[in-house]
Amino acid sequence: MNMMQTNWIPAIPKLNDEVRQAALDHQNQLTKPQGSLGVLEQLSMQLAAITGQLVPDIEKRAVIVMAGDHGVCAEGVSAFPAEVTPQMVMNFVHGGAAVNVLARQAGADVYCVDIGVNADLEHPNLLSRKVKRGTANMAKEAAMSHEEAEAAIRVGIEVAEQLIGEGYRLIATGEMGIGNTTASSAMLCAFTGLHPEDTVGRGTGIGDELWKHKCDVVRQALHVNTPDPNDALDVLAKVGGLEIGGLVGVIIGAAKHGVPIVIDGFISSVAALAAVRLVPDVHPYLISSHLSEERGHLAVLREMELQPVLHLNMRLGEGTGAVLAFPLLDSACSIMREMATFAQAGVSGKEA
Ligand SMILES: Cc1cc2ncn([C@H]3O[C@H](COP(=O)(O)O)[C@@H](O)[C@H]3O)c2cc1C
Ligand SMILES: O=C(O)c1cccnc1
Repeated sequence: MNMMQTNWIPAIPKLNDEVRQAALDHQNQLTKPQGSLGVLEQLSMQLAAITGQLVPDIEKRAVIVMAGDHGVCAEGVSAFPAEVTPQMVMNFVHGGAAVNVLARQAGADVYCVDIGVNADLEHPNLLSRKVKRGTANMAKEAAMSHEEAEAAIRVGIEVAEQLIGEGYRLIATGEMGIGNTTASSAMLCAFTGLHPEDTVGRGTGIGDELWKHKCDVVRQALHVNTPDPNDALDVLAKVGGLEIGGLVGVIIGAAKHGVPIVIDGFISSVAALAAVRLVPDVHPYLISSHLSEERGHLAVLREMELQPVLHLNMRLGEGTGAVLAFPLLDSACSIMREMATFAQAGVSGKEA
């Protein structure tokens, strides 16, 4: 086993159980049968426990889109060419991608981070934090060194801390990287022992033949690299991605400061699993936004015992599903803030 130096990983504060209980007590006084607002009630309690506020302030919110390229694209595992990664990064910074549209609607700011795109990109709206120009081809060698994987996580921690320093109180994870469903599937196999056939999906839309090939590529990457399932940094370095490492860091950085983290689809959820394996205390800060169509997403959520809030048959990534869950978090807070209690409204309580 690799001896991992983890002294750079921050401590994560425990959640506030008193405020969680106070939120439940308040919910139970509101003019509705107890528990009848279902997931909204659970979210209000989780947000209260994370923030320590009965009515959490989650007004200033951001989606962080980590972008990186994948050497494994040389194996022909995606329906789209690798050039789409830098092209989509420019689309994000110009505000034209799906996540930009949905984020505007949800009152969220989009921060795109070049953590590993295989192109020289510059734009005032782009956070340039490149660790390297894409990963190596994991079907032939380790995608990254341990140092590079650690550097990617550190970038994520720093970006989250920078945004929290600017007042952001709710963070969603997003990513862009052609080939990253292949890396995510390999990581999920490494962590869980699942077979590629159970974790590999259609990604950007590959057909049956390519799907079989993608399964074989994942199998080969695991065979060539033998990632240690008990060492999350080893898994990330050998069969992961720079943007996935960045998201691991975002999750750790947000949790460190008591900021709730809304997880997007398959790739983001695999990043969350890596974060949980690295730092188990981040788990209670995670909110799963939606169940992606991508095969393997249910498995990774089950592995973390997370329940997705939305089921919209989406399979895009970028943080699109995560920002769609923001209005529901607002609903959970509004219920806590505005709804009348039985006593206030003069409504009779439960009889039996
Ligand atoms: C135009 C376009 C926009 C996207 N936005 C997110 N993805 C998504 O697709 C990629 C993963 O799929 P695969 O592993 O099959 O390459 C990631 O970049 C993911 O964010 C996109 C993909 C495309 C083509
Ligand atoms: O669920 C996702 O995040 C996803 C699925 C397919 C392609 N890109 C992203």
